[in-house]
Amino acid sequence: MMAADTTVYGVPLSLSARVTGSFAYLTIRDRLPTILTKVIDTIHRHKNIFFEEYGEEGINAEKQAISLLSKLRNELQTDKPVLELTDNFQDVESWNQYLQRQQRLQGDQESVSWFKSPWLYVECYMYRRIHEALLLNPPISNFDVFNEGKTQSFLESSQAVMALCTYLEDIHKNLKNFSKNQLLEHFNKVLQVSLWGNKCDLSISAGQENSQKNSPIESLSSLQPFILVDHSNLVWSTLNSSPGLGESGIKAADRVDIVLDNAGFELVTDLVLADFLVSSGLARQIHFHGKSLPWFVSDVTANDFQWTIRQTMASNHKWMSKSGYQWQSYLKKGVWCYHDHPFWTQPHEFCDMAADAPDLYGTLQKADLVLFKGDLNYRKLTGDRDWDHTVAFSSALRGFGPAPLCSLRTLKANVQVGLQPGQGEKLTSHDPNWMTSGKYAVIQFYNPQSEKFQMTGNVDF
Ligand SMILES: O=P(O)(O)OC[C@H]1O[C@](O)(CO)[C@@H](O)[C@@H]1O
Repeated sequence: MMAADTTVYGVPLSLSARVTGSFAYLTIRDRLPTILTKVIDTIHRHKNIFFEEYGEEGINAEKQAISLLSKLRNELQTDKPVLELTDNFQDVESWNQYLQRQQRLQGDQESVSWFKSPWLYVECYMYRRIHEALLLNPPISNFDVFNEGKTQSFLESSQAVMALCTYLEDIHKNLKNFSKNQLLEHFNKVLQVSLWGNKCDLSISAGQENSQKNSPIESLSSLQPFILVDHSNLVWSTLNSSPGLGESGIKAADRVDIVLDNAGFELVTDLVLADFLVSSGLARQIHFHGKSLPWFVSDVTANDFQWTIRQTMASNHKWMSKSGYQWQSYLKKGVWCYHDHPFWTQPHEFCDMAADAPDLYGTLQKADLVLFKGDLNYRKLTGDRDWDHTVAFSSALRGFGPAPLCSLRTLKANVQVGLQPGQGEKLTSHDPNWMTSGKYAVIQFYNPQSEKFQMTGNVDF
């Protein structure tokens, strides 16, 4: 239970490294410096390439960027105050205002700093400072320090990608003959594949290889008991209660938005889900949302998105290549669209979106369903706060609800709401690391248009 002094106006405090030994503390003490060291090493290993491309200017930029990043690592490890950003990127003002907001919240007595301020804020800030170190050093400003890991994760998952594309081809072949129940069965499978695809992120492993090697469809039944909240039936009924009629005669959503998380295998699982929604007639249009700068090691940027589709097209595997061409054609025809927005790479809780990024909120309001992939999106949905596990998902969203939404998330941070009474305690006694190991997952839904849904977990563990 939460103690009275752990809430402000009934809202629990943000998770923070202030709590020694907490996952936030260990992340900031151990994981983030490791990531920074790898970033420095990556830039250094590219020295010759920078020289070949830009001559002495490239070498100087490499040295300067490394020096800024070493300074950043030192600031982090010695809990120095968070500094204003100094580059010219579109979001600088918003970041600097957020720092002031954070300072007001903490009061004048204490600086906003790595171990004392909200974990969500300082972790996002680290990735933004990495970007600043490069932006301040043209000609290497556009260098994606995480690119190698993302491409490797895709290439090492190739067996699993082929298995998924073969499965998709089978669905395409038989689609016309499927009963509604068969369609539902496949819908659940592609939804769960996209859910478990979220296991493969590189920031939880501090950049260590973390690809998918087994056949994703075959693993699903053994993973089922680890889904703590499963609202997939509500997702299905939302798609089916939308006004349009799809090709197969079932009701179709006009638009599904997918807020992407990681590149590599997870992105392929999202593309497979999007393909299924469109080809089955469950949705007419898919809008993907990615990041406008390299983020949390493996998050999807526009470049990763295009690269993944090109690689899929170029495969020697017949069904993989066919899928790639299909995806390219969806993009050309506008059936699929890709967007990015600076808000996704800012530190705000999503309940701030309507006020701080009204254009993005307005965009999401056009969707019949918004799928939020991954752990970081879940942290932002719930504000990364120390919620009691039985608090309803709708309450933790604190007014955020541009459209019916669903989080597809494997648990990698210690925030989880919407569980049954006793479920969290049972999990803790059984497996103390259940919230951070990536072993458990949720498919958690909220429909702002029908407040009557009970947003508590429905799976007895
Ligand atoms: O890729 P995801 O699922 O958003 O996970 C991001 C990861 O970064 C973290 O923020 C930890 O640093 C965790 O929440 C999670 O491990």
